[in-house]
Amino acid sequence: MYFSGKIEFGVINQSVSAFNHILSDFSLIVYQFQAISAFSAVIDRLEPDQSMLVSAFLAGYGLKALKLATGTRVVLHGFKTKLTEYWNSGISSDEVGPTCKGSEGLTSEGPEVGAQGLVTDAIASAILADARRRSIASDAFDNIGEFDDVLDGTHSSYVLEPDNSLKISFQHDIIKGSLFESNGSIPPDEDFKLLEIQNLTLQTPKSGRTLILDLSLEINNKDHLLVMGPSGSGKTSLLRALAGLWRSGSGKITFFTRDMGHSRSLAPMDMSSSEPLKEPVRDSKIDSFKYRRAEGVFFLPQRPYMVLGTLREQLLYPTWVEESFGVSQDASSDALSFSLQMSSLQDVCSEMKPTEDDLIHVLQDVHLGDIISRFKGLDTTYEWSSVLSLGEQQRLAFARLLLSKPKLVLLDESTSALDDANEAHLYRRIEAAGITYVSIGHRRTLYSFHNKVLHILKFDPEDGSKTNWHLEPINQSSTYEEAQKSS
Ligand SMILES: Nc1ncnc2c1ncn2[C@@H]1O[C@H](COP(=O)(O)OP(=O)(O)OP(=O)(O)O)[C@@H](O)[C@H]1O
Repeated sequence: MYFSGKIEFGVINQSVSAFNHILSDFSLIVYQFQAISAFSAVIDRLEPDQSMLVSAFLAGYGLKALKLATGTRVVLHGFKTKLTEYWNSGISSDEVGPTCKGSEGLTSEGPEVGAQGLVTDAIASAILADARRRSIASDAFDNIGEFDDVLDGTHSSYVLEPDNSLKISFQHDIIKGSLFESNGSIPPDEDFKLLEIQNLTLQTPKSGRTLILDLSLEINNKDHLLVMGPSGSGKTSLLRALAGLWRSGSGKITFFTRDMGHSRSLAPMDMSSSEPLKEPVRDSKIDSFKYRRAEGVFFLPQRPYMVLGTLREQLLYPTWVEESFGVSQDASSDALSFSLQMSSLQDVCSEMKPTEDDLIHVLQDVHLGDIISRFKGLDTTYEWSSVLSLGEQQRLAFARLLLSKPKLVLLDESTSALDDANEAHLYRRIEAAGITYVSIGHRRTLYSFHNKVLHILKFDPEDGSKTNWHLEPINQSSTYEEAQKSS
């Protein structure tokens, strides 16, 4: 046509570029089709409480496809399912902040969730910043009625029943000078209480079906608890309740946090002078970070959230997220009072930001040293959830843990994609880092890394029992033999 003079050369170029656009837009749907169909049924589990994730996801994911077919059922469905995938995989107390809407910023939801969300405000902001970096406008979603229903909680099937009596509270102890030992050091990690669950009953939000009945237990420092039970018995729901993300039920959950007198939120693990330190002390090895997030409770899901960004940003997430993502203070201006107390933490955290050596060291520590060369250093951006295997993503999540060193971490099948040797290695590393963990898992090999096991049975209303769980200590010598036999 060009040679016959019917069209100009520029038109050919324009057509090529237009077709490429269309191809890439449709490819997104094609590539995500499996995920879209696999998760479609789960969308009903979304609750208004989870709307922050929904909106963060909306703001952050795949606007191309949305623009292409706004309002059509197929794309809506796809996005809903993808959202659910995101929810199932990315939900975590270190990732979920208080409820926020679209890209309007954060809104508070109540002190209890806020307390839990102390790490999370930054994360919520980061997700939104991440979304903004993808140049997504919230008004692009105006036509999506069904999503709006979910986000607003106005659709009857998404209305959360009134808040009942499941309470989460934080008790903050300040360790005064008198508790410092005579040589000036802080008493080593003794058996202080980290978490107390009192008479916790969990029910499903809509049907009110009982999952866990009248659970009471305490978790002390280094009291590693394994949660086991049949599929659907309520293990994940329990961890979500601990993370402040499951409100349906009754009882009381108390987190105990400690302040060693230096900073509100970072407790020095080892001090050699008689005075509380003015400056954080650390050396370049990850093992010897002298401070930790004393108040942070991390939730590591089976499929960790991979931020859009560089490998460096992956590693710094969520603890040093404010700096690495350039989130403005405004983004969290409406944050909860508890989290406002975090400003000192942010300050100290920025002083303690891991160096390049630390990042390389921690990657080697989780047996991921090779990804630095594979992905051309720490500063190249990739779609990490696609280019890393699930096992690699899980190791990366443990690298984040080893950098942040929270006092308590909730692990929801977080090593499910790893071989036994890597799993054992990672558990040993977080144990050595002084992190107390509560894990959900099915493999008996996990017994070796825990002191207690909580068995949850499927609740049977006909049974007439007062509880559907039992807690027992793990005898390490006998479990080793059992594990050997079963492997
Ligand atoms: N948001 C929700 N609304 C209603 N029911 C839910 C919701 N979330 C979970 N459930 C139901 O609660 C029950 C317990 O779910 P949960 O995910 O806690 O089980 P689980 O013990 O972790 O299972 P698995 O080992 O298969 O992961 C399941 O029957 C599930 O369908």
